[in-house]
Amino acid sequence: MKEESTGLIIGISIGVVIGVLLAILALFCFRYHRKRLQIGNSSSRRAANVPIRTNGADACSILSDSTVAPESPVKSSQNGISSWLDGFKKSCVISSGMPEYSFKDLQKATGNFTSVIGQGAFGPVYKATLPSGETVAVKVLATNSKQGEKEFQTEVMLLGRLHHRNLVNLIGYCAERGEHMLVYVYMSKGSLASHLYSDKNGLLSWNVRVRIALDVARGLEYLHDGAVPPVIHRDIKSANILLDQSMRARVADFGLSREEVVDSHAANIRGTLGYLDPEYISSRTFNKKSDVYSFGVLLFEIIAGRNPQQGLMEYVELAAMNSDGKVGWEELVDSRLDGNFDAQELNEVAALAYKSINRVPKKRPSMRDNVQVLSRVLKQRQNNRFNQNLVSTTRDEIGIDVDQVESRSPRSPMPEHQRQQSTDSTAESFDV
Ligand SMILES: Nc1ncnc2c1ncn2[C@@H]1O[C@H](COP(=O)(O)OP(=O)(O)OP(=O)(O)O)[C@@H](O)[C@H]1O
Repeated sequence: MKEESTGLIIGISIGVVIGVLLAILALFCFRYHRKRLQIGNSSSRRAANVPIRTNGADACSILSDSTVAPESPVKSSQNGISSWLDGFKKSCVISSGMPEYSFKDLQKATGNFTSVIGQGAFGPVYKATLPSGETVAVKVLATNSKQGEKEFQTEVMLLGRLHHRNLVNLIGYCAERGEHMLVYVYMSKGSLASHLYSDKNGLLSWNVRVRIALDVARGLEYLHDGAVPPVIHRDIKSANILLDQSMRARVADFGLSREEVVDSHAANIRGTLGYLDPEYISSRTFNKKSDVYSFGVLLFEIIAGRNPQQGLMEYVELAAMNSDGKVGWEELVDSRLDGNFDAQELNEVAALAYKSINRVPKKRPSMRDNVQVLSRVLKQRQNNRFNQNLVSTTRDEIGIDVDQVESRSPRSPMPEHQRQQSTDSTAESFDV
C-alpha cells in the first residue's frame, strides 16, 4: 500500500514536471512567435529613410540618405529573419485580394519589356496589352532597391482596398523571380506635368485646368474622408497626376502614402521639394493638412504653368501682395493662355489655393472644402453656358421668325408693335 502511494506520488510529480515543462515551452513559442510578428509589422509599416524628391516633373534625385534607418529590423536582420520577412511580405500581398499575374504573362503583354512609356524613380513603366485585350501600364520596381520593395508593398496593400474614379487603380501585381511589378489602369495622356511643361502635348486650356483640379481634389477627398482608415498621400505633385483619354485626372503613385492611424510621425522628411508643407518640415509630423498644402501648391502650378521648384511660390507671394488674397490674381496666370480664362473663376481658384497654403495648418480648408469650392466654380460655369445658349437659341429663333416674316413680305416690314412683342418675349426667355 505504501509502495503504491509512493508510486502514485512519483507519477504525479513526473506528470506535474512534464506539464510545467510543456507550459514553459508553449509560453516560449508564443513569445517568440509574437516577437517575429512585431518585427514583420514594424518593417512593413515604418518609414525607412525615403528620398526627398527634388524634381516635380518626371525625374527625382535623392537628397537624404536612402539607406534603411539604423533602428530598422530589416538592416540588422539575420538571414533567417530576413527570409521570414519575405514570407510575411508575400502573405501580406496575397491577403490584399489583388489578382496576381505571372512574370511570363507580363513579359508577353509588354512585348518582352520593350514598350517603355515612362521612367520613375524606382523603375521603368511599360504599356501592355493583357490577353483580355485590355491596355494597362506595368511598373517594374528596381530589384536592388529597398525603397522599391517598400513602395511595392505600400501600393499593393493600400490600393488593393482603395477604389475611386479619381485614383489610378491598381489592377494586379507580380512578385516572381525576385521581380516586383505593379499593373495599373492605363492613363493614355500621361502626367499633368508633361502637359504643363512640354510643348509637344499642346496647351492646356483654362477650362480643362479647372476640371483637372476638381478631379484631383475629389481623389484626395476620398483618401481623407472616404477611405477607412483615412490615407494621406504625401506626394501630391503634377508628375503624380495622370490623365486619361478624355483628359480626366486621377491621383497616382501611392508609394509614400500612409494610413493616418499607422504612423504620423516620420523620422525623415519625405515627399517632393517645392510641395512640402513647411509645418511638416519643422514638426516632422504629417497629417491631412500636409496634403492640402501640396494641393494648394498644385493649384498655383496649374494656374501659373510654373514649376514649384523654379520659383513658383516667390511668384505667388508677389502676386498675393497685389491681390488682397481674394481678387487681383490675374498677373499670376500662365501667359501662354493669352488672356483666355475667366477672371472670376481664376480669382476663386487662386484664393482657394492661397488658403490651402496657409502656414497654419488649422486655417487651411479641408479637401472637402476644396471640392465644394471647385464644384461651385464649375457649376457656375455650366449655368453661365446654359444661360448663354438660351439667349443665343432665342436670338436664333427670333432671327428665323424675322427672316420668315421678311421673306414673306419683303416690302412691308413688321409693324412696330409686332417687333416690340418679339423683343419682349426675348426678354422673358432671358429671365428664365
Ligand atoms: N498608369 C499609367 N498609365 C500611363 N502612364 C503611366 C502610368 N503610370 C506611370 N506612367 C508614366 O510613367 C511615368 C513614370 O511614372 P512613375 O509613377 O513611375 O514615376 P513618377 O511619378 O514620374 O516619379 P516618382 O516615382 O519619382 O514619383 C509617368 O510620368 C507617366 O508618364
